[in-house]
Amino acid sequence: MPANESVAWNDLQSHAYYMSQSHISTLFREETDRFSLYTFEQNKFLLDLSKQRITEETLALLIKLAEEKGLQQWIQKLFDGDHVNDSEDRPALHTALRTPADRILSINDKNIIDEVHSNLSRMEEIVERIHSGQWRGFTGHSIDTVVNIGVGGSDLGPFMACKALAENQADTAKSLKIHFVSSMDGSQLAELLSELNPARTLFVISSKSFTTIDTLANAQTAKEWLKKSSYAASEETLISRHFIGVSANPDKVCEWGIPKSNQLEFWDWTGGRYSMWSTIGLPIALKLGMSGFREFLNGAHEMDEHFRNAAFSENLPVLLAMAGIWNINFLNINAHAILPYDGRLSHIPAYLEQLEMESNGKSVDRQGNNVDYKTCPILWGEVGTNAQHAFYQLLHQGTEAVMCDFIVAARRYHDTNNPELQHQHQLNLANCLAQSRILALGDSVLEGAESAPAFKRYKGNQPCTTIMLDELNPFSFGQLIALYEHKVFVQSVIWDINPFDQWGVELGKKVATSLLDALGTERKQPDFDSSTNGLINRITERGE
Ligand SMILES: O=P(O)(O)OC[C@H]1O[C@H](O)[C@H](O)[C@@H](O)[C@@H]1O
Repeated sequence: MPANESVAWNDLQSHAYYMSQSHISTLFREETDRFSLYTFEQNKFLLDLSKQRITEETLALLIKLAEEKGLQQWIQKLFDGDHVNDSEDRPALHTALRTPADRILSINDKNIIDEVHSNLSRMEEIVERIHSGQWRGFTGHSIDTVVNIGVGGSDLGPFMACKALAENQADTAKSLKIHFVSSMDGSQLAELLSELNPARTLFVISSKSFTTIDTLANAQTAKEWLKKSSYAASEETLISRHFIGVSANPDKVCEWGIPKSNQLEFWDWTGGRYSMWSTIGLPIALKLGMSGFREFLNGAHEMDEHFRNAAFSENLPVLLAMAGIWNINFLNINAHAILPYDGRLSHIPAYLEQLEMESNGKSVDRQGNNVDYKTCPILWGEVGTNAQHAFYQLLHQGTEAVMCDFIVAARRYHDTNNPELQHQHQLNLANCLAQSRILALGDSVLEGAESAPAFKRYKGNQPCTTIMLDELNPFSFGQLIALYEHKVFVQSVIWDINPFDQWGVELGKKVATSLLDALGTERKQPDFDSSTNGLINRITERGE
């Protein structure tokens, strides 16, 4: 039965008809204790939904829809390792990557939790060898720079986490520089190589498939750069001293030339965009040290246990997901802004763009039918205080309804004796609260606003969520990302789509390969559409 043919869905549609006339400012006038009614907490992690266009009836109907869709059973399937990724016939067990060692999860008669932890130990060995200076380059000098080469799920997560948790850097990592290279055009690598010392640089080639052309092209450029700057050393020495391969496809890594001794593995039951908890997280472990990385895993595991066991009425991922379903499928809001009020979280929008849009950007349900209801919205974002001077004009006075996630840490710089920074944090908090207040309540917050000219009016009624951490640290960051992962899964269950595959990214790769020939030296007369042919001819003319 299509997702939008159910009793609860119909009830929500009639409720939406009634609610579509309401304004959040009216809801606050009618329910003065909205904050206590619509705020939910889990271990110092606060989710405030009171600035959403919801009432208790809305939440009750949304929870009924989740129950009707068998959400609890689907959660069980996810954690038990059922093949929830049906188009690739695989489990999706990112939760296993952060499960404590004393647990058991049997997959094909093997306890994969043992494997997860032996892998973490292997990663720990490498982290310690690099931190202690035992990992030496071809000149015998210790490594002082690590460059992670990867794209998508093999880049966005580790990149985001290393930025978010830079202040939690391990003492043993203080002298280690960590860089990330992902873009296929070589621009990031070219710029970086010009300032790196080949003798002290270690490349981590991160790729689940180890077939991604972006990553292999960057890896090849890095290898040639090393060979040119170390004519004495053999290729074998160079690779064994300056390359680590992280992949779920060890044969391909060997084929590229990286020996098993320099490989870290993970499994095909880990989705790329869910993989930073695995050995793909090596850069994070190098930044935080293994104890920091384990704290990160523990935070996510804590959210896993909450998601698995808490009643839907107080289950943070379920409530966040269903508030989204309400906005998207019943209030017809298809734009979602991610607004971290913390410069450390500057990369979380890019990460969530992949997590959400590559997971739920689907229009075919699990039965293979085209859906006739909305799924994943357009998601984008920026550090909130910067975005205030960029696209907030549209959020406040544009014609688009946009749901907004404000993400902020209540405490910061409290352990620094720096009153200026502490003041800047207060400024940041004040702006975070002010912006969500106006976006939701409009200029009803202002005396006499109604007499202002139209171009100075603020209509508000933009649904806002505030996620407040006590502090940003490896544990709370693990909680935060796991919250969004599970939110995405819940929405996929309501929409009856598979969130763990990404067939939509394949055709572009194929067409690009065939176009490469047309651009290459042996170029044949392009035989594509007239626009593509024309552009190829222009490129080749310019190239001559
Ligand atoms: O880790 P890799 O196999 O290199 O894949 C890197 C990325 O590329 C693919 O095309 C998908 O879009 C992503 O889901 C994936 O994370």
